[in-house]
Amino acid sequence: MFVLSRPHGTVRGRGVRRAFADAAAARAALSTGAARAITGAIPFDPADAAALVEPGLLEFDDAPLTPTPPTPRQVVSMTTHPDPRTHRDRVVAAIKQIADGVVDKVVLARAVDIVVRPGVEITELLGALAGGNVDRNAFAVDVGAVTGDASWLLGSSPEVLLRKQGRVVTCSPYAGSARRSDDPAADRAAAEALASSSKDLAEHRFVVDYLRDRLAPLSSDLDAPSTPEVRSTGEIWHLATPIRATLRDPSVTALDLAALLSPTPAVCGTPSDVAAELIRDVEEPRRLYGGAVGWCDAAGDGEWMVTIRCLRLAADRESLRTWAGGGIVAQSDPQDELDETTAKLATVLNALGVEHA
Ligand SMILES: C=C(O[C@H]1C=CC=C(C(=O)O)[C@@H]1O)C(=O)O
Repeated sequence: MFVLSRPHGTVRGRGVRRAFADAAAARAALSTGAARAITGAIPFDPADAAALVEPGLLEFDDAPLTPTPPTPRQVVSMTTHPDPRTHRDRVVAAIKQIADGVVDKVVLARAVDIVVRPGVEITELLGALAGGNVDRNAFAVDVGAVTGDASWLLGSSPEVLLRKQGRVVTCSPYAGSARRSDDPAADRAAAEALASSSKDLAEHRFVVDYLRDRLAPLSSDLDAPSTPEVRSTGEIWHLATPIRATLRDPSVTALDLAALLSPTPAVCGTPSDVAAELIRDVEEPRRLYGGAVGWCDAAGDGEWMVTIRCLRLAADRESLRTWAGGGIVAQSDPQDELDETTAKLATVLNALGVEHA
């Protein structure tokens, strides 16, 4: 099964006609008409395995998922990779590499392995993920349909990599973050400070410039405002820029575009190849985290989210891994960057119904 809930509706893929661990094979099947639709996830590193399927049926519902309250759960164990101090050290090293001119921006992430009880039921967690944000965003991908390991990828990403309808492509890159507050005045002040933070505006600009550079050669027109908006999830304020382009060639599919654009500097960095290598050198393989989750129909239309604020749930339904990353730029502060990852982890922890600081 595949589910993507968005404010404008929910897409469900039911059944599996064919599974693809190779995104290029899925793209080819779609463009030759051998596959009528593709749903699933592409990895952060294009060399890793995708979790894509041709579903038996693709269903559209014009409402987002109905939110459900999280089920209270106990944490049996929790370990972070790397530990917080090592993450901070990696940020220090990245800031030095930026100062030395090796890279302009790199997104460093940490993973958290958690065992929870009671175990997770997919539909229930999806409802809790949808309930945690204003847009009702949530996704679930049956990764086991491709890998055979009965694992799932679930999450609530705020970030639209792309949506394609006919020739029109829209993107909504997110980069630049501030933790929200329960106090309305402090919450508003945090949003205002983010909107004028030169560090966050610089961090955001790398993503917009990258998307513009990749989309421009394919587009007859492209609009990307020079000033980002401030958007919120349940836990965080983000800088976001609505981008709109018109494709010259209507045969380019949403999956083609996902492969072209992912991973953006919201999850990788600038220049992309240098940042990807730095990430590969220090982090455990991200696999599907930092890639893209979405669907594409026979007409080439579809929608792909950046795979963040997500978890990979193991077959036992009690063991899971979640991740949080942050963009490191010249003005980054190591402790702030560590705290930002902690704030981002709250999206998944809240939906799981576990107590956390
Ligand atoms: C890499 C993540 O967030 C990205 C998206 C929005 C804001 C980000 C930031 O401010 O660093 C990140 O670029 C993550 O949540 O794991």
